[in-house]
Amino acid sequence: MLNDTIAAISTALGEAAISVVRISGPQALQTASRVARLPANIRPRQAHLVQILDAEGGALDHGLMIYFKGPASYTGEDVIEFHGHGGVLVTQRVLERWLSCGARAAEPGEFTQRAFLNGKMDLTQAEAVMDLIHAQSTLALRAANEQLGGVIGREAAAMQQEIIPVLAHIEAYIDFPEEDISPETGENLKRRMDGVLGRAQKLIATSEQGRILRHGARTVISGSPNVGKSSLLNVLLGFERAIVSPTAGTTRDTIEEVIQVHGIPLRLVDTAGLRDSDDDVERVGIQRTERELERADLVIEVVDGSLGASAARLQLPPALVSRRILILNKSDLGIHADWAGEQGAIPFSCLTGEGTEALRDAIRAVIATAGPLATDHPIAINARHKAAFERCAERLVAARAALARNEAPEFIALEIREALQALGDVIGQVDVERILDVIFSTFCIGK
Ligand SMILES: Nc1nc2c(c(=O)[nH]1)N(C=O)[C@@H](CNc1ccc(C(=O)N[C@@H](CCC(=O)O)C(=O)O)cc1)CN2
Ligand SMILES: Nc1nc2c(ncn2[C@@H]2O[C@H](COP(=O)(O)OP(=O)(O)OP(=O)(O)O)[C@@H](O)[C@H]2O)c(=O)[nH]1
Ligand SMILES: [Mg+2]
Repeated sequence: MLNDTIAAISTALGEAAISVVRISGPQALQTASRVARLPANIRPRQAHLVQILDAEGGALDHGLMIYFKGPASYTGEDVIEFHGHGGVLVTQRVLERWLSCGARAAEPGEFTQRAFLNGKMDLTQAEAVMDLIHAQSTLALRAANEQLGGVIGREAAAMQQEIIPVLAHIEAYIDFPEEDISPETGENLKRRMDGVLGRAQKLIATSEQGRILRHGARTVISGSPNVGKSSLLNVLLGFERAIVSPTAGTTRDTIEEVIQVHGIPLRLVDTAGLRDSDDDVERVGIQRTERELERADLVIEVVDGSLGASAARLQLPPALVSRRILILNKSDLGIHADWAGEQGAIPFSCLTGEGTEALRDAIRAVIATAGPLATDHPIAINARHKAAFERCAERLVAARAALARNEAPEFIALEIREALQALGDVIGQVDVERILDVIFSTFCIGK
């Protein structure tokens, strides 16, 4: 599979100053010599100005070609980049030329997949490449860069190094069945396992922040009609995204936009105001609001603060109450005395901007309850890592219990191997022994 040479346009298609077509594989250089007239002494990692020629020898594009000699390249294979003029047609024609001269069209992610398969990066780093590209806030970007630098992979590998001696120790007893594991040794092994267990739990605790950084905290703006929800969305966005009007029931469908607050990505959702309505369309909108509330990370409840507190308030499920921020909007009209006792409520005005900073700080405070976001080495694992670290933790707990019950060392060793494999899954390490076991278990003895 790695014997073929792949090619793809690496930049977004559209009119741009420059576009990049990238080629990777053993025939990259040979293909390049068919596509362009190369200088005799093409030097790795140096830009050469060349002309890309069509099948008849006519000019297609004129640009810079860079040769990365494997293994010193992104994929670890021979790579050629052609930096041409960034037009849609010219770029597509250049790619077609590479494809007709020996390369095949790359699958999505295939360059990075090759980098992984060739040992240029572990699986967490490959994932970080996409996180980096998708990052929509400074904290998400920082976490992606940390992961690209290998923090998560190194932690998983370090945890493996802690467990391997435990496994070796237990396995030694398998060879000497007449010996029991001494209580002293047992305590020692348990302590080591507890250390790794603690590290796994610490990582697992970052997964909620990881989800928020990767996908944004779902922040639902909700309240009665006409209180200023859409106005608030517009204020936070900095432009007039949603229609605002003095007519109650203006917003029907939910409106979603991503913003960042103190570096945290928020997926802001403006909703239809909640009330009993005879209007079919409005009723569907209200159902959507209720659905959004069910899956919210954060609820910004807006009330008209210039009116008395008898006005309708949200009936939030208890789990969401600690994730609610109450906005007393229209403070420019004066705040009604009824709201005086409302703890933590933020007087706000979409007209004057009063309360904007207080709201931003409150948002950060609520999100921070999910875990620390702003440490020096922000680790924020993804759902796949979380599942693997949880499996590792489960197996360690089982191994520890088996040790305490004085079970057979074979059994304890099995659990520890599973824990090791779970850590290997994080970094994409394939346990050769395990694969061989599976393959050869179907053979018969003596074969
Ligand atoms: N033009 C261009 N820009 C790019 C990329 C690319 O492929 N081409 N990248 C692609 O996503 C990213 C950069 N990532 C890269 C990672 C490693 C190597 C590389 O050549 N590594 C060699 C040599 C290392 C060195 O000289 O220090 C190696 O690892 O052996 C290149 C790009 C972003 N910018
Ligand atoms: N004085 C004052 N008026 C405001 C403020 N915020 C919003 N309004 C006005 O209140 C009215 C309703 O604003 P919207 O933002 O459309 O309210 P909404 O909650 O989205 O309403 P629905 O979509 O109908 O549920 C508009 O006339 C706004 O101009 C504010 O801070 N002060
Ligand atoms: Mg609205």
